[in-house]
Amino acid sequence: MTEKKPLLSVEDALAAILAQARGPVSVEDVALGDAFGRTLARDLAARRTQPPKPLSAMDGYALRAEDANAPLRVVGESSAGAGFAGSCGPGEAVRIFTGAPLPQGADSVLIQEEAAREGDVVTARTVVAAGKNVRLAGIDFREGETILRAGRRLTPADVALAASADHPALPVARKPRIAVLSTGDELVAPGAPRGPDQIVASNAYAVLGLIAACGGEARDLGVAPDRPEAIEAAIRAGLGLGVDVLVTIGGASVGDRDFVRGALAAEGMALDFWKINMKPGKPLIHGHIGATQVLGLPGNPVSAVVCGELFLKPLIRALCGDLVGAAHRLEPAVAGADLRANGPRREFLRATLAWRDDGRLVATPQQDQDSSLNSVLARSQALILRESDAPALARGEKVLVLRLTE
Ligand SMILES: Nc1nc2c(c(=O)[nH]1)N[C@H]1C(S)=C(S)[C@@H](COP(=O)(O)OP(=O)(O)OC[C@H]3O[C@@H](n4cnc5c(N)ncnc54)[C@H](O)[C@@H]3O)O[C@H]1N2
Ligand code: MOO
Repeated sequence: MTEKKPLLSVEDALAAILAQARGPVSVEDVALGDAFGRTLARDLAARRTQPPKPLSAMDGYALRAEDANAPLRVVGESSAGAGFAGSCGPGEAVRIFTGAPLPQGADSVLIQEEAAREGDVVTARTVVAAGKNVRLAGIDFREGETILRAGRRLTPADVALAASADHPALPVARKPRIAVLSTGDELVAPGAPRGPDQIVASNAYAVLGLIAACGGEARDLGVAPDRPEAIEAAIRAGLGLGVDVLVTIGGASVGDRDFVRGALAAEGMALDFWKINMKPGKPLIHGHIGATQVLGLPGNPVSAVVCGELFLKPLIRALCGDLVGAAHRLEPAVAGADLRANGPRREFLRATLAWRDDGRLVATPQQDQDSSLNSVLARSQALILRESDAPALARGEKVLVLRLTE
């Protein structure tokens, strides 16, 4: 009797996919307005110091702290964008506003709520400590300082930081190009006429959305029928686009009409692996054809999405040079219901998320975990990880979850 080879683990499958990722892809400059969500390709140094000089943090009076115990003569005004040209000498104060340059000679700002003003004279109603309400030059960053590292997926705050450091455009990884090919005689586009045994092709929309959300540029190759020549022709069309990744959907399993693996082989794919220890998503295919990495997703709608989340998303991140984002981010939560003991395949249960009053995250598995159910998937926000052969677990016990891309 031949011994059955154990299926590849999720970790090993991800490692194999990332090891082959031919990234980071090339670099392009984008204007700041287009930079959110892109991945920075080079370390970014500040081109200026912020603040460039000491500024007031409040509306009030700039003064010398040591003089603030006696009435002061107001000798001028400093506002944001138009500082006071003179200086603030002993016994003097300068009217000042938030963001305005601190005048020469002054070292502190008295807020106006604590000041009594009469004509040209202002008196402090409180003790003013030296340096009070002053933002010193360079407290945010200094010219030449590295403010953002290569490989960082830019948040809205990152883009604002780059702007304040005087970068009108940023070097980012070009969006990885990804072609998506659906397969199956039964599939018809939404809204198109259908035969009695046909269904509507839906998986590509989830995959296209995931690609866009993860920073890729997707090309929908449509649906190829279950004929080897037709699938091979569609694969060639995808490769002809010069894509970084070719994603196929369906036809990955063992049925007589599952032609995708054969068609990929006929087009020269070097197979890396087929089948992994995971539910849903066991028949995942991975390999490459020349410089194009190939990911063959299973056809069941939930299996395609779960494999997309677990493998395509990290691949896109890695191609962008974002190795932090390429890792699976598991979070602790508590189970919202009892969980049965798991079988030998690692399982990812579709679940809803809620926050308890004590701040704990509660992940409640959906009743029906069939991998064909788009409706259940759409109502889920996360996957609960169940290890191979994990024992049963009671409601309230700790679980690990992976959030689904929104
Ligand atoms: N005897 C066995 N049968 C199956 C096995 C197995 O190990 N032995 N594996 C099962 C598993 S696990 C999965 S997952 C599926 C995956 O099979 P395929 O990748 O070959 O997928 P298809 O047969 O093409 O389709 C499965 C199912 O999904 C529907 N589908 C496919 N593409 C789309 C699409 N773009 N939009 C909407 N729905 C789609 C298709 O109509 C089928 O109902 O195989 C099991 N079988
Ligand atoms: O693993 Mo399949 O992906 O059970 O549905």
